Order: sequence, then structure tokens, then C-alpha cells
Amino acid sequence: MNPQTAADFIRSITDLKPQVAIILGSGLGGLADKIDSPVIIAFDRIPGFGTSTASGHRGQLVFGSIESVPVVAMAGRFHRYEGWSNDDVAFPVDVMNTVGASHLIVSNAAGGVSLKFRVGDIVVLQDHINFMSGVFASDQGAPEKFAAPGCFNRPAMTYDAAMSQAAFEAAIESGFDCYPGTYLATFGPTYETRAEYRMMRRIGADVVGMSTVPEVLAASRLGMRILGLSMVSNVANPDKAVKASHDEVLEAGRAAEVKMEAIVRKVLQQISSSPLQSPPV
Ligand SMILES: O=P(O)(O)O[C@@H]1C[C@H](O)[C@@H](CO)O1
Ligand code: HPA
Repeated sequence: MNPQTAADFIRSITDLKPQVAIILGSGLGGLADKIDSPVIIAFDRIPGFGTSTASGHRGQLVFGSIESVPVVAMAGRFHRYEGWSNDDVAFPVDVMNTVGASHLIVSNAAGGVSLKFRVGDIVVLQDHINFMSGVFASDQGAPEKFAAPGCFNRPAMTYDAAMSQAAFEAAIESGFDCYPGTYLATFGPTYETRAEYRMMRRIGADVVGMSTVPEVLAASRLGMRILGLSMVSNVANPDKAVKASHDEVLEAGRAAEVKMEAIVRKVLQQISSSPLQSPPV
């Protein structure tokens, strides 16, 4: 599916040109209710979009503004474990970029692998480890975009220093814990064994989740500036048998929404007052 077809459909409903795209992870969808003058489009109306089936994901694109910055938020996302291909998961990023977004704020709920994290902490992604199968290849073959010159290069990485800095400033101002970290993406949907958590900690992961990397790779390919945020929804403790559940993940997300909102507002204020200066790292 061509992103332009989806963009044309969206244009028939709203001519708002978003500067920033926001992907709201599990339990974090409430931020969509904070968007001024919202125009809501259900995913299943948009050509090429699937239907989000994971619980805690509403399945809507919400256009409007926050802090006077035009935004589009994805309330819900697609996951590989729901049966979508990498192209399906990344398609909305292409579409949001086609309708104008040059920046991406992508959030998720994730297990805290690093010993220092507590439930509700926010981790500002500096890098990722990709354990999802086949992320660089389409499940349907090799589409043109992946065969472009340079596609075998390391993705020009990726997470934006100035947007990260704004996130840390928001945490200091609002008085909550926020750390830099590396996200490890698994295919899911099972949570990890204790041995797997131990291995992830050893190889340098700070948080583990089941999303984000396909969207980040697409945004990186499109030259978007990217802020990645994980909300620690459960402590991935290799030393104690603790059961993780999706309900726990959703509940932690709702409790941490206020922190995500503080960060998003700060980043958007900085974008609107003086375009954030540093290039992507
Ligand atoms: O969409 P995100 O990454 O926030 O969803 C997390 C990861 C899994 O989909 C699920 C696990 O409970 O929540
Ligand atoms: O512990 C976890 N592991 C994988 N994905 C997750 N998403 C939330 N918590 C976790």
C-alpha cells in the first residue's frame, strides 16, 4: 500500500499538517485526550492500516495540537506478535511523515532489566538491540525501499540528543526519575524467562519490550528526528520468580501517563519556541 493513498484519505478529513507524530504505547493512550481541537480517525478507515488488536490500544489517529504544536498521535500501534509484518507495523510512520511529521516521539511499556529501575520510571532511549526477526527484510519479499542504496549500512542512528535532553529537563522540573537506556526488542508475545533477563542484562539492555524498533527504523530511514521513551511497567528480575502480566503493564502505564505528558509538553514547547538544535546522533 502506498502511504500517499492513506495520506490523501486523511487529507479528505483534515488539512492539519502535523509537525510531530506521537506513538502511544500500552496503557499510555490517555495522552490522546489532551490534544486540543482533536480530529479522530479510526485506523480501520485508513487505507493500508490494520486494526489494532492488543488490549490497551484504541486504534485511532488523533490530529490536533499540544502546546500550540500541530501533532498527530497514534492511540495504539501494531505489534509483530499480532501477526503484522514489519512493513505493516512501520506503515503508519510513513503515512504520518507523508502528511507532514518531521519528528517522532515513540513510547512503549517495557520490562526494566537494569537493576536500578522501579515500576513507573521513564527511560529515554539512546540506542536499541534488535532481537525481532527479519526487521531489515519485508515478510513479503524485498520492497524497493529496503533495496535502496545504503540499505545494508548500519541505520544512521537514530535517537535525537536535543529531544532527549528536553525529556531529562522535564523530569527534573517535575521531580520524577528518568534515565538514559538501551531498549531490547523481542518478537513477543511471551515474557522472558529469568535466564533470558539475565542474558539481556549482560549484553547491555536496560529495558525489554515488543515494539518500537520497526517504527524507529522506518522513521530513521525517512530522516525524522526521534525521541524514544520507555515506561518501566514491571521489573524484569532475573533473581526472583516474578510473574509479569499485561494487566500489570496497562496499570503501570496509566499511572505513568502524567510523566509522559510532562515530557511530551516540554519537548513540544522547545520545538515551538526554538527548533531543537542538535542533529540526530
Ligand atoms: O505497545 P507497547 O510496546 O507499549 O506494548 C507492550 C509490549 C507488549 O505489547 C505488551 C506487553 O504487555 O505491552
Ligand atoms: O518484561 C517484559 N518483557 C517484554 N515485553 C514487555 N513489555 C512490558 N514488559 C515486558
